[in-house]
Amino acid sequence: MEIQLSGISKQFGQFKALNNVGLNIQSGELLALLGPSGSGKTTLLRIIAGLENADIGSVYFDGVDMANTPLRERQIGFVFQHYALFKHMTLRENVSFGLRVKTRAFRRPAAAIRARADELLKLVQLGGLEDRYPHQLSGGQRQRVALARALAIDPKVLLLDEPFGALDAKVRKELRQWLRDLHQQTGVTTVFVTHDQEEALELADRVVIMQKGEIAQLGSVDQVYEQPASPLVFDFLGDSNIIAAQWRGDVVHVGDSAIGAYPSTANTAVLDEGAVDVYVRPSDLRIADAEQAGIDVVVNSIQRTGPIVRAEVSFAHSTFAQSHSTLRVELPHLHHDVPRFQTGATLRLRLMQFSVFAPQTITPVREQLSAPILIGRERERLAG
Ligand SMILES: Nc1ncnc2c1ncn2[C@@H]1O[C@H](COP(=O)(O)OP(=O)(O)OP(=O)(O)O)[C@@H](O)[C@H]1O
Repeated sequence: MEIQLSGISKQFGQFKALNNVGLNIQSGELLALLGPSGSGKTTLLRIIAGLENADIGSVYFDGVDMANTPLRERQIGFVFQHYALFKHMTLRENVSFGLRVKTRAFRRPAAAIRARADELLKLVQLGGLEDRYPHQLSGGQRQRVALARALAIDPKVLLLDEPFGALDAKVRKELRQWLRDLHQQTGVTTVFVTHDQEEALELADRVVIMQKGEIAQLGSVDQVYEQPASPLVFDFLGDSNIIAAQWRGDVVHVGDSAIGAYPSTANTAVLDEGAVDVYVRPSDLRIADAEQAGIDVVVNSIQRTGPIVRAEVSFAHSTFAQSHSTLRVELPHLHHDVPRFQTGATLRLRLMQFSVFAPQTITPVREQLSAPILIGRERERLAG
């Protein structure tokens, strides 16, 4: 089932929850709606479901306008954060509920319903537990029952709202992989809401990043991570260091150091040479080789937490005004750079990968959202 959203706007009183959202969801796709709290993800999901009406705009399923199609005819399976299983029903009864309450003309024989419920419980790896009650399950198992129940009606679309939100980190991780496998088996068009960027990046074919009721960026997982369209998207997808820099003659400079080549052919229409902000993730900073250019820093502190070593460093030369005086660096604990991160040591860091944006103080956030100004990134093509 292909879903098309066209010009969707929704207002609650004076508050604009969604503003002119357009989106095509391909048949069989696993799409994540990602964004901070209050950005409109749930409202959009509820509009797709028909639980909420848009003030303006249309929802099409396979080209058919859903405006006059009642909820029960849309064949949608839902799973919400809090697994609302029926406490007094066994797992088999829970999963078969949607099939048992159909009107007689559409209802399958009891034996077929039972067989379907058992088949779905096997699919969600709960075979053998058909006669248990929800209170006899772990949180992760209950959420899998909720998914089996959503799948029982043979949905054309599966909508998941923070399906693993209430579970602990380890179980969430297991369920992600499991949901990915399940999706591959069923091929049902699936839209899921999350504010967990790791979950979205790991699970989805494509990601929609919502910001203040609008789509800040839509793309494949690699695209949004490698080429964030705005500082907001960059920030939302992980930790960031921001470094005030200058872009001149195809190269980005921090103070007197050239930190990366940047071709002037890329997107020059939206960014003039001059002051820029460089965004670099702590995990993309490494020690430069002797002949490489980079940023000279002094190590302030080091922290070891499990498999990651985190260091805080400050600029060795204060020749260039920095809005953020320290940088965070992250290394896998076995990385060969780790022994050189000693408190007080002076090091030269190279930026393995970075994004460049116009300085935020000059470009209002609103403009950045409507007119992305990413000018590019360089991996390994460092000047010097
Ligand atoms: N029924 C409602 N009445 C009034 N305001 C609402 C209603 N539903 C949502 N809102 C507001 O609309 C905005 C978007 O809400 P929505 O639930 O879609 O956000 P979200 O991105 O899903 O957030 P979260 O991650 O916190 O669930 C919020 O500011 C919310 O307070």
